[in-house]
Order: sequence, then C-alpha cells, then structure tokens
Amino acid sequence: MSVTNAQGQNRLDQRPEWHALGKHREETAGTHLRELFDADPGRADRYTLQVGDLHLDYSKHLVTDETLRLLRELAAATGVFELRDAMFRGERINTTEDRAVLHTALRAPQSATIEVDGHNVVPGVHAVLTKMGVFADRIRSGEWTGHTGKRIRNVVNIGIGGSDLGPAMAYEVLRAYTDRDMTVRFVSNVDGADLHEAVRDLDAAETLFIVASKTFTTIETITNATSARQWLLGQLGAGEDAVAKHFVALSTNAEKVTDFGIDPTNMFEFWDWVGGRYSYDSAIGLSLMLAIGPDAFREMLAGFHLVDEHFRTAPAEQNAPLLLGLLGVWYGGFHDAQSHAVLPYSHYLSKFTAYLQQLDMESNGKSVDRDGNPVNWQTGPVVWGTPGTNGQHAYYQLLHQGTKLIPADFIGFARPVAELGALAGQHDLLMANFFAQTQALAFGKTPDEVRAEGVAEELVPHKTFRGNHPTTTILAGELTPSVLGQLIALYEHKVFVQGAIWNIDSFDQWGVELGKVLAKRVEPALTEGADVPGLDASTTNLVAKYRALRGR
Ligand SMILES: O=P(O)(O)OC[C@H]1O[C@H](O)[C@H](O)[C@@H](O)[C@@H]1O
Repeated sequence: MSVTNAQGQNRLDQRPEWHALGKHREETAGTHLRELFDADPGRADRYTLQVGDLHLDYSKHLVTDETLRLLRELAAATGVFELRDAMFRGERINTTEDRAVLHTALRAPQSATIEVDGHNVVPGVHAVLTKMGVFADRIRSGEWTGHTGKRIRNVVNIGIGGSDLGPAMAYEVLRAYTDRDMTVRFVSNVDGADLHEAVRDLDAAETLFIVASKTFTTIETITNATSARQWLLGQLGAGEDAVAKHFVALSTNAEKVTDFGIDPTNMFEFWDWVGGRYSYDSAIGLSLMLAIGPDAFREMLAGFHLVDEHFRTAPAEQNAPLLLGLLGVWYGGFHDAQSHAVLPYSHYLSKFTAYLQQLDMESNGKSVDRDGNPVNWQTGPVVWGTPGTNGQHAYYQLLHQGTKLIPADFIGFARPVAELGALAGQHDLLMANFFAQTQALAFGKTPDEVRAEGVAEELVPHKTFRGNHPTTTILAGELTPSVLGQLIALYEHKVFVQGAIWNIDSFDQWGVELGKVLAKRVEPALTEGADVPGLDASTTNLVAKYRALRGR
C-alpha cells in the first residue's frame, strides 16, 4: 500500500503507521528502563535474538512489545520486504544509477542462480574468486616472484573509500589469522605522506602493489598508483617491463586499467552492481585474501551468506537486521537522535566503526526521497565510535551525563583469540567493562542512591546518572572470519532496512561529486596562480594566503 500526497508522492510522514508511532511516543514518553524491567521480569529473556554466532540482547532499548509491533507495521507498510526481495532478485533498485544491488551475489554458493539482464552472475563471481585464490597461493608460496626474482613479502593496497576501508578494516580484524611473515599496508590519502610512510622501509623488489578502484578514475588512487610505479621503477632501476610483476588491479574498468599500464590478465574484476562500500568481499578483498589465505576468506564469505539468508527468510519478529534498522528509525524519527555509536570491545575491531561510517553515512546520508522530493524526516545518523575500553576514558562522560540521546551498539566476544596466550588473562576485565557500561547506561544511579553513599548534598546532582540510554549488546563466541562476515552483513542489511523505510536510494552517492569537481577547478589557482572564475571571496583569499605561505 503506498500512501501518496496530493502530488502522488510517497510521503513517509503521511502514513498512518508513522502517526501511530508518534502517538505511541507521546504516550510512553518518560518511561524508564528501570520501570520496564521491573514490570516485565521476562524482558531480558524475550528481547534477545540469535543469528548464526551472533547473540543480540536488545532489552536495554526504549521499546515495549507495542513499540516493536508498530515499528514492524511501518516496515511492512513501507515495502521493506518487497524491496528486499527485489534486491536479492537482482532488480535495479539503485534507481538513480539504474543498477542492480547485488553484493549478496558475491557470497552466494556456486549453485545459486542470480540474474542481471537475463545473465546468471554467479559463475563470474566464482571465477574471480578462483582466480584470486590461485594468485594468493602463488604469492603466499613464493612461486610468484618480483622483477628481480625475489618472493613478495610486502603488499601495498592503493585505494580509497570502499576500495580501502573494507580491506584495511578486515585485515586489522583478522590479524590473528594472517601469516605473520607478510607486511600488508594500505595507502589511501592523496597526501604524499601516506604513500611515503607505507613504502619508505620496504624493499621494492619484494613489494606488490594492488591498485584498487572500482572506476579506476579516482584521482587519489591514480595519483598514488602513478607515484608508486615511479618509486618502484626508481628503486629497481628498471623499465616499464618491471610493472607486470609488481602491480595488479582490482576494478570494473579494464580499459582504464590497461591505460594505466597494468596487464588486464593481472586484473581481478568486479561489477557495477557492487557498490564501493559493499565491495570488500569482492576482488577488492584481494589484499585480505593474500594475508589470511583463500580458505579463511571463503569462511568469511560463508558468514556473510548465513546472515543474507537470515535476512531474506526470517520472520519479522526474529529478523535481526530488520530489528536494528527499526530501532534506528525509532530513535531518529521519534527521539531526535542525531548519531549512533558502535563501540566494539575488541582491539582488533579498531577500524570497524570507520568502515561502518562509509557503509551507513554514504548510503543513507540523503535528504531527497526516491520521488525526488526533499524529506522532512531524519535519515541516516552520524555513525561514530572506537573500541572499548578506550572510549570510556574519552567520551563516555557525554554518553552517561550529556544532554544527547545516542543509541549505541556494544560488540564483544566471549573468547579472546588463542594467539594472545597469557594476555588472554586480561579478557575478563575487558568484558567486565563491556557488561558494566550498558548496565550503567540503562539503569544509571538515582539521587537517593547517590545520597545513600554519603555524598554531600551539593554534589548529588553532579553524581547522579539518569540512565535510560539505549544500547544493543552483540555477543559472539570468538572473532573469526565467519563472525566478521556475519557482522558486516548484519550492518549492510540494517542500512538497507532504514533506507527502504525512509524511501531513499541507499546505493548512489551523488553527494561526493561536487567537491571533486571544485577541487579540479581550484587546483590551477594553487599551482600556477591561475585566475579561476567563480571562486568565492573566501576561497580566493585562502588560495592567495596558501600561495604566499608556499613562497609562490
Ligand atoms: O573504488 P573507486 O572507484 O576508486 O571509488 C572509491 C570511492 O570514491 C567514491 O568517491 C565514492 O565516494 C565511494 O563510494 C568509493 O568507494
């Protein structure tokens, strides 16, 4: 059922389901989690979900059964399930770019049939996976050697955005699954310092560069790749023929790869129905496969697929991505929450939230709906966070006693990775903080409880914790390749759910184009002092200041 306005446009805020949630919000305003838990002893048991290895406890959210029912009704009314099924079928749901959205095909079993324009894409996916595996085995065994005959010991991935954040994150997450005899680094920033620090201590003869770029036109990546090629040839004192043994490409654009000077046989392809921020389980993950090996990479893909199938088939009441998506809609739409924190209690997940920033904010940082009309409801939140316990010593003060409502996901693991040996003994202390923080955020400490501690009356307000801060706890047995895949798919589909409800295209990213165009325009003013028409007065002044400081 599509609710449309006088102009025949699908307006979320005109839906009866939206209004019902607004009314429910008014009726339940001020309810405290303390009351909800006191009134419902079974709450902590009921408000849990198990998806693969992921145990979700969502009891510490500002919801009741009625809230969840109304949210599920909104999902059904806004066509979330129909759009989900269309995505899995390969329909072109990325409407502004007229593309399918099929990152789920990257981890589909070989037996699956998923068609784009009548063509089953699954064989191609597995052909690339096989090619990646053969290459990875050749590099890891030493069979593939560089121009001087030395084996490859260093891998440098050159990419940015979705061609960097995913592999860089996953490499950190799975360090314990890597062969520790290979150095893997990631270069993304066009600031020369990034490439400089990545290669300054490397032997070029033992170094492989992976140029990762879906379009193979991204200026930062092409600039860095060109500089890396110059560095390599300079270090080796070799000609262009040395490139072939030290450069491979990950892209959808064979023509541009060839133009750059990389042999297309050294290109690992992917397709336009894979969004950049949804691509690290495609060829873009080659650096990760070189580090952890093809088998572990496939275990990770299986973890993705497990959650794909869960999202595709689980009923609404047990559907974890749907639940997480709906909770975000509830807080953004009816609690004026502006951000969402993801706080992993795992050092290995140090880059996890940075990855989620692109996944979520580039997908749902939109203000125009699918009909091309400005929205007047909140869409994507600011996503932020860093591993615990470090965040506790940085910004948890604001979480506990600030003025903002910031829903948070806490992610933790029962078992530390085996490699830690004696250091595994610290794990219980880490997890004690993990559990304590969501408890403190939910239930706080009342003024009377503070007084009972003998606190001077004038300090009682300062030492009171109002609580009622909502959190999801995600607990898994251990951080394995499969569990990483499960976590990523969970968040991918959460983002999907929210975009579907907000009626926005989560899979384009027109908002990144203007800055690129303006940078290209202003650059001549920096380098040659060219008079760039149309520069605003502030930029004109700043450019002049820059040139003066550079002594130009
Ligand atoms: O992989 P590439 O084509 O080089 O694109 C790299 C990144 O840049 C673009 O500007 C988009 O914002 C990202 O979605 C993309 O991941």
